[in-house]
Amino acid sequence: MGEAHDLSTVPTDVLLCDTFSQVPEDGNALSLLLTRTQLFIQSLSATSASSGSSRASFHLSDCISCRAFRGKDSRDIGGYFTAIFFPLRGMLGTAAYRQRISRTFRTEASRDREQNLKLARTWAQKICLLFDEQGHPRLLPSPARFLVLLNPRGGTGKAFSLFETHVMPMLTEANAHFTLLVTERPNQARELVRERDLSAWDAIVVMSGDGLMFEVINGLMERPDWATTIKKPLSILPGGSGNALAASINHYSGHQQVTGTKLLTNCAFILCKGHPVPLDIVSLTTSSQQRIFSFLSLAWGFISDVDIESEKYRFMGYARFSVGTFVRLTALRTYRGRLSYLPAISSSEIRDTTADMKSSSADRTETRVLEDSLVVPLDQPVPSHWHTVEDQFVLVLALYQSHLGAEHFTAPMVKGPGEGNIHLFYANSRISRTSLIKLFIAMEKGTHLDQEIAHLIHVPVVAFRIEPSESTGIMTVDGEVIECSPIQGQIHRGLGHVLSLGPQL
Ligand SMILES: Nc1ncnc2c1ncn2[C@@H]1O[C@H](COP(=O)(O)OP(=O)(O)OP(=O)(O)O)[C@@H](O)[C@H]1O
Repeated sequence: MGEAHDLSTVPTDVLLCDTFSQVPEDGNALSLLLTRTQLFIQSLSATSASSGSSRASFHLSDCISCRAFRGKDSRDIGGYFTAIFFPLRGMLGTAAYRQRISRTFRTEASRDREQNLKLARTWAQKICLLFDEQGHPRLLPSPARFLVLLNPRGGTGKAFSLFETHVMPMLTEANAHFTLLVTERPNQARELVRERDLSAWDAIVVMSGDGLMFEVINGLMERPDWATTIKKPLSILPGGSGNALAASINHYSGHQQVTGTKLLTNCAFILCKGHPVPLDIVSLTTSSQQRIFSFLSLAWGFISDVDIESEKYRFMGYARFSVGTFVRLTALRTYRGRLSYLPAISSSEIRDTTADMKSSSADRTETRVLEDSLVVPLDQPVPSHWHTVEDQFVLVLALYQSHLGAEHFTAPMVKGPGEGNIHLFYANSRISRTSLIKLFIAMEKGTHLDQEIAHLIHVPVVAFRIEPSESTGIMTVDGEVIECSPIQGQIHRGLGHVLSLGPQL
């Protein structure tokens, strides 16, 4: 059965109570009890009544589907309903993750086939109504229509088969409609979301790594109607190797840190049950006046070196980052440059992006641009109230989500995708290899900031500028390589939306 429960704790707010049997038929009569939040199942057989396994309960917030139907055999007068749950389960000592449990119940309360079907329908409809009411309002139409963009080359190249085995059945059971588009080349997704009418879909789902999400966000921001289209909810299904956004959303949704198909199942559940929450976007400007929109990170030095240099170990999946970290540690590089930032000291600086949009939309045309009101042009010195550090750096990382990768819990202080902070981490050349090893080991569980790691600085900021002295290093935005040259950016709090089970942070 499901979770054992003590019937003495069954609440008084019972909405439905009837006798069913469980299918496949085991001959035992069951008492089903429905409250606003749970389905309780109690065996009525004398033999099992004394055992704990004769009782179970399921939370309706874990339910993705409930349907009533007749028996296949026309002589069968029973009425049936099937409820599908994805409760969090895990072996003792291991992280819990969403696992599918399907329960089918049959009633023969009446001698009339139609009456039995009617009773089964009453249960199924009530359960559907109640599971929609659990937690935050879903806010997406029902049935929801998703545009799924899938990169078959992401990660170890298994995204398509994983979609077929782990996602498609769940979407079908949850009665979600989807259009699947398998990308054939880089930038196809970017062009598609930039040029197509997206009104036929309620959310855009990316099944890949962070690179395809980067394409989607930048494609949306290139549209003349970007100000409205960027609000279309996005959703991520991990099909890459880093999967930082997927791991972050999994974390904000109250799930434990898991990887692989466990993370995928959790994220598919979030897609079926989540609600749109604000997503911060950092607007970056390069010295060649290129505008880049980022949802995750900007890295220069150690982290971007590992990310890009470990591409050749892609076949290893996530292990590529551990191998890359080890290789780079043996030949540590340093990078001279200037780092400037505006600390997030007052809430007035954690800006709501609507202010930036209003100021730039006086004429209300659809071609307005998003203004970066916290920064001055790159060829001018930063404002005097900014902080500046000139040094020989080992790493510089600006991160706006909790995870830098599925097993890199780099910014544990981030509780939601729209908090309005950029977490700036940097270390200069005085950091030792031992400290770096300690840092990367502790980062897996997010305990690195509790330890004294000398020469590692963390500061929450709302805007920053990086000016490398040489152009030889590797710089990445959301894991994608960009030209290593002066760049600056500022946060736009809650500019986008992403599906999550967490609060509106
Ligand atoms: N069909 C395709 N063939 C080759 N490259 C593609 C295709 N579709 C998309 N791409 C490109 O693949 C790149 C990598 O994809 P993505 O980042 O999503 O996966 P990943 O690198 O495995 O994951 P992560 O970024 O989480 O490490 C993206 O920049 C995207 O433009």
